[in-house]
Amino acid sequence: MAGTGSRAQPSPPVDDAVVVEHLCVVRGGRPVLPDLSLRVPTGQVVGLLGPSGGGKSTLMRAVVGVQVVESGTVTVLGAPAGSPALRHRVGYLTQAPSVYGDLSVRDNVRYFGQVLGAPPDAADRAMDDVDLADHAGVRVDRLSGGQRSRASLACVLVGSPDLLVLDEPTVGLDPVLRRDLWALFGRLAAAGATVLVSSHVMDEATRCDRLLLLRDGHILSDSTLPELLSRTGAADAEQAFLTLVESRGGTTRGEEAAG
Ligand SMILES: Nc1ncnc2c1ncn2[C@@H]1O[C@H](COP(=O)(O)OP(=O)(O)OP(=O)(O)O)[C@@H](O)[C@H]1O
Repeated sequence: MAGTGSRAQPSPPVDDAVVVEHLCVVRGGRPVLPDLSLRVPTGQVVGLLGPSGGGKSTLMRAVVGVQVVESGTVTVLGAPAGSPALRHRVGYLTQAPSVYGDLSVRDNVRYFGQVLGAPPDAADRAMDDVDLADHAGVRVDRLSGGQRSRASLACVLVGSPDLLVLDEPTVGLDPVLRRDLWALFGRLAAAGATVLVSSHVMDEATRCDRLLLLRDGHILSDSTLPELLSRTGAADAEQAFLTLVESRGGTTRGEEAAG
């Protein structure tokens, strides 16, 4: 995978790319996020980790402004989440690939690039970034699941967003591709972007500048990995997660525990 190029338009600096205050989201008649407050510092890779059903996708939906919220505020790059001004500044990768199956990878990425006003070379760069340059001419419906999700990621990257909200981008990928994508996220952050990335695989914690551990709609921890390990005395993020759950008197429910 190649470099990510320079960012198109420098954005007004804010200390925290995302500020969530007392967010309450109800889904299916249940408070999925009862009262959530957190900050995502600008220019960092922040991992949103936790077991399935804990509310990671719901939080991400609120950050990109597609989730109906009951109360509380979500401020993104200094503006209310979902504001028209953020449309080209926030890139969102959903768990379900959002690309056109009957178009090639190249045509998909070029299309999204045009919609987002990206420069002409951005599509090639984005395909390179996700290691799909050699599949540029292949129709998306002939790709594997992992390739399709990388094609979707290229369609997000092509707009050089200031904030990337990535819902489980490495799921189903082999270790080499996972490593390369995490390296890419690090390069994007080094170039000034903020990357909020979810995973239920706890060992991906080592790749993040900061970690948000989310369980049952509550933040169990918001810190760096070294801070988390020192606070819990655990050897790794998974053990730290289990320690935090147990210290709160909760069950670890083996089948849901991240790993
Ligand atoms: N469309 C929906 N209608 C009602 N409830 C929903 C809906 N989508 C999700 N939920 C509920 O909201 C809660 C949080 O789900 P969410 O998808 O945010 O979790 P998650 O941590 O992203 O899980 P996963 O890692 O499996 O994607 C779950 O209890 C889920 O059942």
